[in-house]
Amino acid sequence: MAQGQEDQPRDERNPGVPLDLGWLREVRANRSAVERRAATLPTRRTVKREWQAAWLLRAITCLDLTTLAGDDTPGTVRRLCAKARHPVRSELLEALGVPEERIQVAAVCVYHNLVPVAVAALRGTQIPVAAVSTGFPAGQIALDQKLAEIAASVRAGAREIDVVISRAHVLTGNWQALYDEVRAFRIACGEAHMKTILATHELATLRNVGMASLVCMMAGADFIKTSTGKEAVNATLPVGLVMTRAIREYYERTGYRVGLKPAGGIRSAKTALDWLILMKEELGDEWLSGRLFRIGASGLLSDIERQLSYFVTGHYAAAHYNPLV
Ligand SMILES: O=C[C@H](O)COP(=O)(O)O
Repeated sequence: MAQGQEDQPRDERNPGVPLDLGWLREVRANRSAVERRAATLPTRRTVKREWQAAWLLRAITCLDLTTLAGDDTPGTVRRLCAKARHPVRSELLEALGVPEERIQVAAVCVYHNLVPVAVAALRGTQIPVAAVSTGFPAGQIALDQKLAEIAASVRAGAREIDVVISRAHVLTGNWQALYDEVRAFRIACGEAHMKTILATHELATLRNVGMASLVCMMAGADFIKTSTGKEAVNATLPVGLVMTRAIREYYERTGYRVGLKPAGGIRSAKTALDWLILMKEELGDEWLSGRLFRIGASGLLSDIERQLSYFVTGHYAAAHYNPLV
């Protein structure tokens, strides 16, 4: 850890550090070793059966409840926000002895143009709206348009901005360009927290994932995020392992804690638990809250609720009890 930063307040944002190309050259990622280690994670008994309900509730509090579809309407977003306010049926929480106000999702994530609808629908709650900006999902628009989109999302009330990086900068090894781009995004975000989407499946190698993770953190990312949900392959544990190791190393060298957001294709409670185990094993308990861990998912909540219902009643609830998400 950098000298003098041992006392860094736990909630201080990562301000970024100068680009360090020497550090990038040290990055290694042995695919077969990474895959072996990732394969052992779900078999670990970190989440004991009797604690599963508590872990599932924890997953909800780390959830970026998302809708990012071409056919999203204001109505879809309003329904999602209503679910965000009450993610679990009251009788289940009551049976679990958990006060309703303790269980809220971490954020609602929508397309840039639907931010005002979500902001209005969440008024009176603490739930922030996250916008996907910068030409999501491909990011194939000019930099000034990306910056204008971020600024417009922030003006519309988004408190979190999920940006996509230019994959081309990674694939051509132009780390300075990637650093400059993400730095400019961070400045445009201002007070809004920035999650940098790497679209890892499009970065060709795990080493590139490791290097891109570091560059984004050096440029001031609050979170690094695996995927848009639109790539052919999205959040996987091997990629998550490489990213958590980069986060750990960044923390050890700079003293700043950066969060992880796996996103895309996370639909089952079991997969959500696998990610929580990864965070606990690789980064420790400090990373097990919405401040440093998010799951981006559009279809996960209904399975979590189903599993909670099973935990409470011993059988699965009929589908109409768990509508929408
Ligand atoms: O950021 C969130 C992802 O786009 C959600 O992907 P998903 O629809 O596969 O859950």
